[in-house]
Amino acid sequence: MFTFHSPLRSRLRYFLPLLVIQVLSGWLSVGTGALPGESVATIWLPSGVGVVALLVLGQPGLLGVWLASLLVGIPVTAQITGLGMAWRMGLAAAALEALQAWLAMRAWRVHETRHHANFLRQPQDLIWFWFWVCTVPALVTAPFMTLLQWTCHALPDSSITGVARHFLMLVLSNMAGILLATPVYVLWRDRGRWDLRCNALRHLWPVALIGLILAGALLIYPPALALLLPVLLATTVRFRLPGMVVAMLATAVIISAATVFHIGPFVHGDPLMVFVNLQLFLFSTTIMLQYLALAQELIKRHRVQLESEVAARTEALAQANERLKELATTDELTGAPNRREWQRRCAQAVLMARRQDTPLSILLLDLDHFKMVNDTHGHLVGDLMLRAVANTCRETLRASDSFGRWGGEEFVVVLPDTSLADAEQVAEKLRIAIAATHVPLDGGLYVRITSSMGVARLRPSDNDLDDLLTRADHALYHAKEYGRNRVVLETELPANDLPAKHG
Ligand SMILES: Nc1nc2c(ncn2[C@@H]2O[C@H](COP(=O)(O)OP(=O)(O)OP(=O)(O)O)[C@@H](O)[C@H]2O)c(=O)[nH]1
Repeated sequence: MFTFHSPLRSRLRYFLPLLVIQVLSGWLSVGTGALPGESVATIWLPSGVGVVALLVLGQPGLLGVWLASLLVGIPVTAQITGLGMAWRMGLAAAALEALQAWLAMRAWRVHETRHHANFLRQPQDLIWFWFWVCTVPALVTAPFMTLLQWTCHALPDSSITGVARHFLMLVLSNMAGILLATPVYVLWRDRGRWDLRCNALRHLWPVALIGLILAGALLIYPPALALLLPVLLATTVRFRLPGMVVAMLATAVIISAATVFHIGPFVHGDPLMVFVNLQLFLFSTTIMLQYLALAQELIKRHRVQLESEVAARTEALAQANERLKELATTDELTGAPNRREWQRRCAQAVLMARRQDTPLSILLLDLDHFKMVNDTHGHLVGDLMLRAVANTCRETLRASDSFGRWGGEEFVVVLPDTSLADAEQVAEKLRIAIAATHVPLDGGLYVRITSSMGVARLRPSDNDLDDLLTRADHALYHAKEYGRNRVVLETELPANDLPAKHG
């Protein structure tokens, strides 16, 4: 979801905390200080915090950025130029800092508007971030800042090389601040996504390892700093973007403070080269880890999306299978089990009856003169009649009785645990219920139908279902012969009567 338009009122409650954080980050940058003989802090964190403030607060954040810059800048500049000059310079410098943050914020929002998506979620967003958000705003404002400091005699070296040096450092220092601190906004914006459980012990190993390696590299053996890379990598893999941003910010502040105090692997010769080497280390490490963190997020999102797609398709497939199964076992017109399904159920019931030695009967039902219904009122009314009869059968029979459509206007019922005498009663009840069933026609008329039934019981000598069905069919034939609308039991047939299929 694309989410940067939160209401102004709810965003404004962050105004004061952000102002305080910006002032504190300014004092931290001043405190960790500049290299000897230089006036530019190695990392100007307020430049990044300022962008975060504008991203969170929108335009009202400009006032906060300007105020925070004043509160940090005036006391520092006053030590070099005196309070009178510091005021004027501070006001202008604060305006330039606000402009820099605004340019970075605009670049961020332009990307979001163009792509209709939250910025800094995809690894490919990083190119725009490194160039338009980190580099261009620093490059645009640094010449004016340098000019301002030069006119106010606040530069340590006013020669051309001194001014160029100062300009280069200013750009790198501000870029580093934006590069390291601005992703904190992404942690805040996407706070619901990280799902990092706050278990202090789990978070202890990167803190301990980074602390140990930094202490070793800065105080005992500088090349040990190389060990920091795999630990930062592991922290990023394990703790994703939040782990990476926090670890890199802490590492950058500690290393640059140590370098300013002449400690660590970067302290060698020309301060400009020290500065550049330190920045190279911070930039290359941060850029690599940012790419890794966002690539991980992308892979995770794709996996979640893929999993939900697979789940949705599995569900659709299960539904389709269910439907297919239903189509394969159900008669479409009446919703009753079709012949194959009924035969399967009947075979099961026969098996149970044999195993438990209980009686079982079947009932073959045929509607009387159904052709006349079709011929007189049309096929549609015939269909309605078949449906109505099926409903009547369902309502009249027990749930344990299996009812099905044999085909055409013929239905079958298997009655488990039912003797022939009981089956006759069921058949009679059904015959009366069907005779009472009617389908309404236009003009207040309605059509009724009767039914004939043949009933047979399972015998030990029956080889298969067909034997049973043949006797029921034979009884049904006689029901038709005797005048229809009646029930005939297999025991009522003449002894020498051969089974014959009724037409
Ligand atoms: N509307 C409709 N008619 C069907 C369907 N299946 C079969 N029929 C019709 O059912 C009628 C069955 O006719 P016959 O076999 O002569 O049986 P009958 O008219 O009921 O006569 P008796 O069984 O001898 O009482 C035929 O007209 C078939 O076309 C169906 O699904 N819908």
